[in-house]
Amino acid sequence: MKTARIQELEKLILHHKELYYTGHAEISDEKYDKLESELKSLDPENPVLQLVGFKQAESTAKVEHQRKMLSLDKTYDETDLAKWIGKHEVVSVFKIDGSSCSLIYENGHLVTAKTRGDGQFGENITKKAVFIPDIPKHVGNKGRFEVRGEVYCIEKNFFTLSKEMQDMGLEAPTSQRNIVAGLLGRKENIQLCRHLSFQAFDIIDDEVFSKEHQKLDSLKGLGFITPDYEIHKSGKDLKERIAEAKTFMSSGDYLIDGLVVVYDDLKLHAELGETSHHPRYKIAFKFAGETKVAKINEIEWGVSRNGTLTPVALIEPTELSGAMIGRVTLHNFGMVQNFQLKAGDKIEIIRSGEVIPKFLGVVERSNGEYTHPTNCPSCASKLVIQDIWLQCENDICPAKIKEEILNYIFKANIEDVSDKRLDEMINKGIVAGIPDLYRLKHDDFLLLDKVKDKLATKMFDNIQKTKHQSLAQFISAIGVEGVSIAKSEKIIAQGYNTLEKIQDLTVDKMLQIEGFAEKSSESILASLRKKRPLIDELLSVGVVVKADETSSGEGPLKGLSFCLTGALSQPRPQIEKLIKQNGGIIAGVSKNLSYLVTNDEDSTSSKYVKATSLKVPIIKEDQLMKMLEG
Ligand SMILES: NC(=O)c1ccc[n+]([C@@H]2O[C@H](COP(=O)([O-])OP(=O)(O)OC[C@H]3O[C@@H](n4cnc5c(N)ncnc54)[C@H](O)[C@@H]3O)[C@@H](O)[C@H]2O)c1
Ligand SMILES: [Zn+2]
Repeated sequence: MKTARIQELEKLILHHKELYYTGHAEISDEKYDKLESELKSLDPENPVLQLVGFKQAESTAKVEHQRKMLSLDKTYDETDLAKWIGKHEVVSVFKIDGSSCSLIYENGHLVTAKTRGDGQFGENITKKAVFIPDIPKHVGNKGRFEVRGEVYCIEKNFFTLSKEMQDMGLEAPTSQRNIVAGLLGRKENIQLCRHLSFQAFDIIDDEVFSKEHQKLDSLKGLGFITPDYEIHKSGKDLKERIAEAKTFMSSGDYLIDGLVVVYDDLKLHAELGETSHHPRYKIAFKFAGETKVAKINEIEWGVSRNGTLTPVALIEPTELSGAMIGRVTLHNFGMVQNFQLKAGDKIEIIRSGEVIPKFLGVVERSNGEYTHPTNCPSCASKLVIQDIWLQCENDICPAKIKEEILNYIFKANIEDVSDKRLDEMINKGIVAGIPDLYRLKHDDFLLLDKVKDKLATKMFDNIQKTKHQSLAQFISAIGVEGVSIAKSEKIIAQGYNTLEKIQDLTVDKMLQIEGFAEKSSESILASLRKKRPLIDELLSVGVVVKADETSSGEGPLKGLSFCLTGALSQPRPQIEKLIKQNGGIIAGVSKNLSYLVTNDEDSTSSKYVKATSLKVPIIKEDQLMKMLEG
């Protein structure tokens, strides 16, 4: 017999599902997930738990999915995730928090777009999909295939949309995450969908793939925007990736709610299969977050190293996930402006993992008047509004420069020079930029408070010690935007192992590196260009950036890229190593690839098919070996 609580939970879950999937969520995901876990503990087989998504009203046009669109199994626990991964090789991508969508292409044309709906029947949204710029309307000439991915809204577009909807007299969206389901469900003004974005994460077609990551490569080759991915050898390998996702979650320009982790070997997918609710070879690792309501006492504006003003709410001390919280990030100017945030407002805040708590939405407004700064709190120069950012454009803004130096000190591992010490050095006029650190003489340190001979020697030595740096460390220390150490190591491993080679990189070359997407490649290169004068000055004061020896970048294969497919005489990693040692790089199939290497002349592998259609030269292993001899 059903207890009253079970019935109540069923009702609550169905109610919140409907709100959520129509773009009107009222409670946080964590609260919602708690309802589901409670029901699971009381009645594990309850049919409500098996429901994927939400059934739309009978009136909407429904289209059937040829293969069911399922949900994902989830865990919030790192140990459970590591256990699930075990010794398998897995691929990880950020889990975008939007709405999933299926696209059907026939002979190169987009013919149908559908929402996930209840997993079996979705809603036809083809007309709306046509407006979404990232959804290709035509792709290379290929038979029938299906692409699955996520429709989402980047932060900047959320504000544009919000304003446009208000100007049109429509109800403004309540949050960046509700807007997607809201727009996809609209009957009128479907042109608003042009502000939405799309990333593809799965392809279903007749091509034979053997690895999950090959599907992402193939999608990228077809012109879709795909998530950056990383391959991990085991469950132990994910620490840095999780940290990266958490950073993105608090500062990235679109919403993610965790990582999606997939076994890379597609044979395993076939073996494990699916439940009626989720596949057994894919899991969502979500970052738990407790939410609370807190009152803003004051809004403080900091200046970041690229000159963007960062708003922080100083709140009445509030306990959240076991810690007392006094500061909450308000993300950016756009957020503050859109919600007209001010002292006295009560806001909902969330803390996910170790990430600094952040603003989610307004709960109650105070009567005060909304204002925002017009001049830089550090250098007083007039601020410029750029999209959703307030910028200090003064290149010699003290706050900006200080943040740059501080980042360098931290990343280059200079010990004994704290934030406070740096302030002193700046105030005494002995440091005005990163290169000045290396110009300091022993006696300069004696100008600092309580610094005697011994400490001065230590500080001097600590700084001088960092004159020799590895390439990956240097790139991160000078603050190139968008590259974690892991990412720069990946670039270096492809033979771009000196500062010169990294500076000569082009977007085309970067796109050949496994896991790099166009957008991030462009912004990394733009940032590198901007850093050129700083790099030159650092070299002139004696900084030496060590070339990475493991990948030579020199040899008979210099400047050539190779992709391997099918069975070869030695294990693939061994041949890849040979290629790299001889100056070549390993890349995915694209029109820029120099050679595809295979021994199988009638291969049906996706790499082979694609290389043929792009007219990439195909060579056999023995030809590669001849090239190695020079
Ligand atoms: N707040 C609420 O009121 C409320 C109500 C209902 C559901 N929810 C939330 O929704 C979740 C359940 O919804 P769900 O079934 O849509 O699950 P989900 O959103 O947690 O995970 C599945 C979805 O992840 C997305 N996704 C993003 N990247 C992906 C990738 N690389 N591969 C595969 N999928 C990817 C897809 O859209 C997929 O459908 C719950 O965790 C719950 O927190 C919240
Ligand atoms: Zn300034």
